[in-house]
Formats: sequence, structure tokens, C-alpha cells
Amino acid sequence: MTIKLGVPSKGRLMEKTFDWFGERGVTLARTGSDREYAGAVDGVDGIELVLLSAGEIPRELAAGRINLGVTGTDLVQEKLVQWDQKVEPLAELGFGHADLILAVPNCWVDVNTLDDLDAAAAAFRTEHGFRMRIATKYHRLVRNYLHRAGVADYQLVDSQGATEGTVKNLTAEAVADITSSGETLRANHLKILEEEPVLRSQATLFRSRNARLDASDRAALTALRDLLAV
Ligand SMILES: Nc1ncnc2c1ncn2[C@@H]1O[C@H](COP(=O)(O)OP(=O)(O)OP(=O)(O)O)[C@@H](O)[C@H]1O
Ligand SMILES: O=P(O)(O)OC[C@H]1O[C@H](OP(=O)(O)OP(=O)(O)O)[C@H](O)[C@@H]1O
Repeated sequence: MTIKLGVPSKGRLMEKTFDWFGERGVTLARTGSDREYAGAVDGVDGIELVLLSAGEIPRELAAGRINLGVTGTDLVQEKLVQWDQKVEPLAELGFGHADLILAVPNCWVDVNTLDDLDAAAAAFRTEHGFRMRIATKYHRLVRNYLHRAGVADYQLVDSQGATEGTVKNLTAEAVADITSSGETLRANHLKILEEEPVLRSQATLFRSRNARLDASDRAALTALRDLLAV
């Protein structure tokens, strides 16, 4: 068998992951045509590259279908219940930094903290007859965060992309999304609550705790981890 290494199939995360491994003597490359999701590994034996959506890597690790995977900590912690029992973080890779934050319209001048949001949520419900809507794709993380903060008078609405646009489109009053430069929030007239973020995320190399390994797999994994110093 071989050790399967899952890497994001496109964009910044893929390129920076290839660079990170390359700097450590392991060459990852896409092979075939631009559109073919095939890859090759040079510099160490017994490792197979699997190109996947970053969002699917947590599930594949948890199922043990890949042995190692690179993805954001946000996606692992959102998608896996008791994530630390299913995967082990081996190394933070130092890129793909993004904070999961809560943001409200700039014009909500009295709302800057979670306590303010709690008060605004109660007032919103009284005035409108329904709960303030927070658009997000990070349901588990946001629900836990608001529960710990004692905020209850809200509802989550699912948004799988362009989340900052939901306020302008009147499908939500607030958003919980990742931000890096802050440009998207600013452009959509939203401000971040002055609190610790829900989560600080970055690209991380994870090991599956559920993958079956034979003797040759163990040897290949040890050789790779030695090279990567993780
Ligand atoms: N603007 C950004 N700056 C830095 N990191 C980001 C940014 N946007 C997303 N990320 C990170 O990149 C990772 C991949 O996010 P994304 O949601 O694009 O993956 P995905 O849902 O698998 O995408 P797709 O399905 O289009 O392949 C996440 O861990 C996220 O935190
Ligand atoms: O703070 P910034 O540097 O502006 O980056 C933040 C944006 O990046 C991500 O979106 P992405 O580009 O992945 O598109 P999406 O809306 O489809 O998630 C995220 O969802 C924000 O919208």
C-alpha cells in the first residue's frame, strides 16, 4: 500500500503547500493536463498525492481514507465532532492565516461587543418578531462560541459563499466568516466585534488517527516525517 497525502487541489493553499514540502526536500506536483486532478511525489518513496477540496480533507482524514492532509484548522474544527480524537495536528504551516469573526453593519453604532450584540438581539426580536439572523458556514464553531458568551436570541442562516453580501441582500443582519486582510468586510460596510475571534486558523498538516497502516506504510510515514521534521 502507500501513504496517501491529501492536499488542496487549487489556489493559494495548494501552491503554498507545494512550496512548504519543496523547501523540505519533498517535491509535490500536479501532473497531466491543467484540469486533471492527478499528482506526483518526488524525494521520498511510498507516498501518494491526493488532490482534494480543502473542505473535504477533514472528512477523508476522519474516515482514514487519507493518512495525512493539509487544510485549515477552521475546516477541521467545524466539520469534525471531537476533531482531536480523529486527527492529530503535526505542524502549523505558517500560511492560510484567517480569523473566524463576527461582524455587524457599521451603522449599528451601539453594537461593538458580544454584550451589545446580546442586547441588540433581544431588541431585534421584540421589534421584528423573529430572531436576528447570522449568516455563516461555520455553524458548530459559531453556535459554541455564542453559547459560551451567553448569547441566545439569534438564528444561524446557512451561507456557503459571498457571506458578507447577505446583509446588503437582506437575508441576514450579521455574519460570522473568516477574514484575512479585512477588505471584504470593509467593502461590504461591516465591522468586526471587538472580541477575541471565534477561532484563529491557519493551514496545518494533520495525521489521521483512523487510517490502517501495514509495516511498509509505517516505514514510509516515518521517512516522510523525518524529512519534514514533524
Ligand atoms: N482570504 C483568505 N485568506 C487566508 N485564508 C483563507 C482565506 N479564505 C479562506 N481561507 C482558508 O483557506 C481554507 C480553504 O477555504 P475554502 O472555504 O476556500 O475551501 P473549500 O470550501 O474547500 O473551497 P472549494 O470548495 O472552493 O475548493 C480554509 O481553511 C480557510 O480558512
Ligand atoms: O479578509 P479578506 O482578505 O477580504 O478575505 C476574506 C474573504 O475570503 C474568503 O472568501 P473566498 O475568497 O474564499 O470566497 P467565498 O466567499 O466563496 O468563501 C472569506 O469567506 C471572505 O469572504
